[in-house]
Amino acid sequence: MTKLIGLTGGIATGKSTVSTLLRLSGYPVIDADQVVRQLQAAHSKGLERLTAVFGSGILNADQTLNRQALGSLVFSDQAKLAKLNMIMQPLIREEIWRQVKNYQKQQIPYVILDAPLLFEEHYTDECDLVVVVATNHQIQVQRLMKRNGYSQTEAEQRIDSQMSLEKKKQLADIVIDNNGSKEELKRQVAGLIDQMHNNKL
Ligand SMILES: CC(C)(COP(=O)(O)OP(=O)(O)OC[C@H]1O[C@@H](n2cnc3c(N)ncnc32)[C@H](O)[C@@H]1O)[C@@H](O)C(=O)NCCC(=O)NCCS
Ligand SMILES: Nc1ncnc2c1ncn2[C@@H]1O[C@H](COP(=O)(O)OP(=O)(O)OP(=O)(O)O)[C@@H](O)[C@H]1O
Repeated sequence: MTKLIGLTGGIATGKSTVSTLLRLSGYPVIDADQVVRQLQAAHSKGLERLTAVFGSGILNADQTLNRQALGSLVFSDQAKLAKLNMIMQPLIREEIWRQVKNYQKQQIPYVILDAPLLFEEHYTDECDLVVVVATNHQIQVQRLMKRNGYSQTEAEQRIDSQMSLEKKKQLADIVIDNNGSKEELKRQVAGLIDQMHNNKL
């Protein structure tokens, strides 16, 4: 039987860093942000639907999605974000379950589902275990500003558009504390991998 491990956290708390370490150890990862990018490729059904609702201002000259433009629209307006989710979530869900079923057929023991909206969109209902990668608010804001070049307001808006990390930590089976160095993060992930290797998760 395949165990589905949900991996989530807040924006920029370190989900991708953790999922990369798990992938490097041989565990398959379904990356929801990657799935989204495929579904929003030029001329895709997803991008067509987005353009119909948000207008051609969200497109680059080469007809690809201008992610920054769409991000600025939706993260400053809850109603627009809800519209984006309504368009994208059914497509994302379908593709994620297609991939999960594929792994189940191959009887892969553990599959990781790395999804920022794991709780908000109830992917947790299908997960056997949920891991939350967390930092404190100040570190989250700093890492997000540094990585994306956002202002403090832009960073705070994106953080506020998600369920609070405190709530996610309460709902988690395992919390990975990513307030320290990347080395400290690696050590915690190594512990998790050890348990998976020994079939103890
Ligand atoms: C708004 C978009 C174009 C911004 O693109 P951008 O390249 O700047 O960000 P990217 O996609 O890499 O996402 C970065 C992070 O933003 C946060 N985020 C993305 N979408 C959302 C959302 N709908 N609600 C809350 N936070 C979100 C997540 O923490 C994510 O890891 C893009 O994020 C998008 O289309 N989002 C909707 C798809 C979605 O719901 N994704 C979550 C899948 S579970
Ligand atoms: N322990 C750490 N120390 C310093 N920087 C870190 C640490 N962990 C992650 N980072 C950096 O913080 C940023 C966010 O990490 P990462 O991209 O893994 O987060 P994420 O949760 O996947 O983000 P998103 O929600 O945007 O997809 C990256 O620039 C990453 O290199």
